[in-house]
Amino acid sequence: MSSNVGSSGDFGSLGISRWLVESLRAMKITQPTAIQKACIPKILEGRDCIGGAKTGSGKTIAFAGPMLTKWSEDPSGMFGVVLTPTRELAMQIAEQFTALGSSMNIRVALVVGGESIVDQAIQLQKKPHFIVATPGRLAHHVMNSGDDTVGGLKRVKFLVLDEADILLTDTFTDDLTTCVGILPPKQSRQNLLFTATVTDQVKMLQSSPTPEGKPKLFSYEVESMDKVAIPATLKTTYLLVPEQVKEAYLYQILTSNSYREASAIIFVNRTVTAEILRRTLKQLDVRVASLHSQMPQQERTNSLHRFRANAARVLIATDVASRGLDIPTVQLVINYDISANPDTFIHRAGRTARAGRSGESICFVAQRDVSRVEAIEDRINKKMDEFTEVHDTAVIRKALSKVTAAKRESLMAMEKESFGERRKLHQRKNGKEKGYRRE
Ligand SMILES: Nc1ncnc2c1ncn2[C@@H]1O[C@H](COP(=O)(O)OP(=O)(O)OP(=O)(O)O)[C@@H](O)[C@H]1O
Repeated sequence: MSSNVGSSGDFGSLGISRWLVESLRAMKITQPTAIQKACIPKILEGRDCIGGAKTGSGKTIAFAGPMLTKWSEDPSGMFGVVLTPTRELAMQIAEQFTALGSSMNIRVALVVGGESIVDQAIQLQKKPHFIVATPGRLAHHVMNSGDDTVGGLKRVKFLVLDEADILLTDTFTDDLTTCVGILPPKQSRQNLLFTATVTDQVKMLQSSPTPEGKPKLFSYEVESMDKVAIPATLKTTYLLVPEQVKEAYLYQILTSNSYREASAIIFVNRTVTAEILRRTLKQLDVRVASLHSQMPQQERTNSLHRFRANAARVLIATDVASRGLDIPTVQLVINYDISANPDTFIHRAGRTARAGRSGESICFVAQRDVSRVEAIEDRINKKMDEFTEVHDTAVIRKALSKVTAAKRESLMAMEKESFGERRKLHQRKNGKEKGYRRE
């Protein structure tokens, strides 16, 4: 995908409104990607859609483009609801709708956990054109709002499940059922499902029968044409690392000649690891921020702003950051821990190498992770090369003493601040520790 080519008619010839073609052009988006070419005309025809395409391939515009086009033909009332699994992704999508529709005085409501329920209720009463939400918080409003909001939701024309595979897992079932239950019946609205990892659960929706004459489901999977599940511009490597010295290797890579300037996301499986790494790297003078579910929302938002603006060069994150986040400057993704689910690798690694740019992913592989990496290779249909840039054991040993001291101090500070206790309290309040919270 290239953003600097394309004739003026490309999006227009797919049926996108003139004003929106202009908005896209102002963002240097002129030539539709494969998923956009495939899905936009079908959605404009009124069909439901399952869109499967690799990370960073432009799925957001594949659904936002036709929705905004249809909305501008009759811009009244609540028009569409977009559900996503995480707050930060909802914020990003709401910003995109707002930016694309600004010339048309679009009203977009962001309805996510961690923000003021009262402010959101007021926004919802004002009948925004689009609602971008996490399921838990929207479900709360559905159950507690008056006729204005509920009546508006009963007339929406579009429902989008972005990151549909994760939204269709048990974590979200109750809230999703509440949200969807208030919308018009399935046949009377358009249903758009998008993800980089189409699961059987997503496909099952495809096989549900649709009465004659009603919108039929259109399904498009880019992956089925190109068997590799990750972008061609993404370099994937692994590094065998003994569990006890992972921090030293991480520090060594982040400060090596090749990566000392690189903007990087480090994915970990647990919030406590994120906190230890953040503090340790900060002690070692790395410009670092973190993002995980146990941070207050304001801190989460600030961290992401700092990282986007390159005030922080390294982001330590749990899977709250693995889906959808579009930060073009990210050059490196390190899987410090490996997830048990191979699809998670696809989403994490997909935070780099977006929109045709190059990017790199390194997996840290401890003894017990070997089978997980093999499962990832099977899933993506590609073998990873061994990472060879950092191999000098003398250098690692030198880093180790420095890193061990910094880690010790970090652990002592966390104990003093009772991080573990707060974590347990938080878990009791919010259920089991998961990458995703209900709001
Ligand atoms: N036609 C296009 N030409 C150039 N750039 C584009 C085009 N469409 C989208 N983009 C840009 O590509 C980037 C990735 O798009 P987007 O975030 O929609 O990816 P995605 O497929 O949803 O990825 P993910 O699976 O990670 O959520 C964005 O910065 C977007 O502005």
